[in-house]
Amino acid sequence: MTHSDPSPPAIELRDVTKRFRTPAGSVHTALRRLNLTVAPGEFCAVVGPTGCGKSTTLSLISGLEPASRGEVLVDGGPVRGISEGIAFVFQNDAVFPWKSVLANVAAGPLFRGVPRREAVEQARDWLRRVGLAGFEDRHPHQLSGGMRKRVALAQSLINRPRILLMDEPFAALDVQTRQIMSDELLRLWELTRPAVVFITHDLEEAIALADKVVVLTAGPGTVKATFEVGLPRPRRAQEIRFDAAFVEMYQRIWESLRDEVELAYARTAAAPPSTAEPEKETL
Ligand SMILES: Nc1ncnc2c1ncn2[C@@H]1O[C@H](COP(=O)(O)OP(=O)(O)OP(=O)(O)O)[C@@H](O)[C@H]1O
Repeated sequence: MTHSDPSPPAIELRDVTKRFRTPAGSVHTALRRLNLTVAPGEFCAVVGPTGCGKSTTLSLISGLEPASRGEVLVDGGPVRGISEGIAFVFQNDAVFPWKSVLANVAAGPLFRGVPRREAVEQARDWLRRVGLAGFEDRHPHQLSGGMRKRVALAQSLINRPRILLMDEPFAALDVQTRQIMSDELLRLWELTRPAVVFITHDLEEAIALADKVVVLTAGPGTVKATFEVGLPRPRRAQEIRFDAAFVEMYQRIWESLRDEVELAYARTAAAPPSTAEPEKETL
């Protein structure tokens, strides 16, 4: 690559369709002709009604699931199977319950072959960064939900991922802890600046965190609109919600999202899923 070449997007989905076979034997289209680009270091939030294919989008980026049609690229190369340099944080904590907090955070570097002493040193550093110095010897069940999230963040970020995929990571937390974790996430993200795809049902959370907010349609999901947030950084997620520009942005995005939420609701309140398609569509 020459110097004049712009660096490729961290993530690119080109005209991606994803179909699943349902237990009843029909074919369900979860995503249809979805296009999404996330630049290196960009924070992208994805919102959309329930069942519109948000988690499926993350599965495609991570390589857990192949696309039925279209292309999924990471760092300019096609995704074939699980890619390196991608970390996940889910709603449910993916911590090892039988390991101490320190051992949980050191697990990634150890797995990658970092010598034990160095891995433990790095883990201590990351626990300090997430505000858990002094809790190294605890086990996950001895922590609060917010503290477990901090462990999960340290566990992901210690591997310095180029891409961080987050699927409603704070949904199970109470409102106050959730807001504190938003600020924590922004502070930690600034340290290593991975490209982030952050899925949430909470539009306020999406705007407070992201550089851009992508609205998906009711299933089959495709991009309905993309909004550049443009609020200055560093941000205090807890305070920015009162900003006039924030409120205006919220109204604009909600305008776009509301119809999709209502459509998805009407479908589930009615009857059989309208996106289950007959066999003629191949997977
Ligand atoms: N492995 C699978 N097999 C069959 N259908 C699937 C599979 N995974 C997802 N689906 C279907 O694809 C659609 C999209 O699912 P997905 O979990 O991506 O939606 P979502 O937007 O993340 O939903 P939510 O907001 O409720 O978490 C849903 O209708 C779901 O039932």
